Amino acid sequence: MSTPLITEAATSRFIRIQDAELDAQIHYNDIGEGTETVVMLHGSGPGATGWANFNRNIEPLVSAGYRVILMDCLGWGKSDPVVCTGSRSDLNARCLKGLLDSLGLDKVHIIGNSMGAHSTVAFALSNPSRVGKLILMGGGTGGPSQFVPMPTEGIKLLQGLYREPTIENLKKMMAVFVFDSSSLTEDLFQARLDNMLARRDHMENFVKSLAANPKQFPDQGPRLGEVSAQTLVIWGRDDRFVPMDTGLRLLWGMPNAELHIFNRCGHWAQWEHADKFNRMVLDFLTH
Ligand SMILES: O=C(O)CCC(=O)/C=C/C=C(\O)C(=O)O
Repeated sequence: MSTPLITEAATSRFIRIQDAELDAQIHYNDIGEGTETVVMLHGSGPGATGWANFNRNIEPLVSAGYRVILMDCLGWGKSDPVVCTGSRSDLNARCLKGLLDSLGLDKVHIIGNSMGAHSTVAFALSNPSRVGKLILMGGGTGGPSQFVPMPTEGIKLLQGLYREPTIENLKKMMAVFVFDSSSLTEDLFQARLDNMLARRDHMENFVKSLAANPKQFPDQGPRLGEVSAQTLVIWGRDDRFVPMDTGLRLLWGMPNAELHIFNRCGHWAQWEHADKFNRMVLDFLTH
């Protein structure tokens, strides 16, 4: 049976999350009807959303029988604005718990990209019984690289783009975001710019958050050994945002992690090497 066309609009949902520390509206996309669910958490770039980060990765999972949920973190996409003065990884983890509670989902697999990977680890630390398998790309913990000066050139360009959201700054950032920048189309630039300009509140709040707390993504290194979930860590050799040695720290720290490094790949492995990435994820989830 062929999968019906999957669109952002047709799968777009909103939910209000309320607990002691949180009262906010979250936007998410809900696709497919499998008994096992894969949640995808996007990165922290300006204009990022679940859909923008993972649109090349949804269909293969849905065709294989998984339900896929893309959560827009607070401060991105159509989710509520927020100024985050503490750990953004923990804030995203709390939102995810609220979303899963509301949807009645007890246990999920999680794919996290960059900030999304930092948040996946934070969620696994605070809710160990609710995670199946984890896939972490270009992230998993904040903290220093052993080899590359921090903040990295990519993160500096990302922060510059938040401060001055222009097409020129977007192109400067995207030029070091992926290994082969000739793969980036004008349509992709325009979609990201539209996302950014549609939510100037998110852009301004990110700058305010950084000013209040420059360490939005704390070093979770000392606690990595507590994450016992089977974990596939994926990195781009040429990642200029979150250096590849962070992947090695995850591999050493997490007892059940394995690491795959793509050659000729920047910070967006799930997009730059989508076909192989999708095959690897399916293989990892089913074996
Ligand atoms: O600062 C960090 O450690 C995380 C940086 C990060 O999350 C960057 C992500 C960028 C994207 O995924 C994007 O712009 O699509």
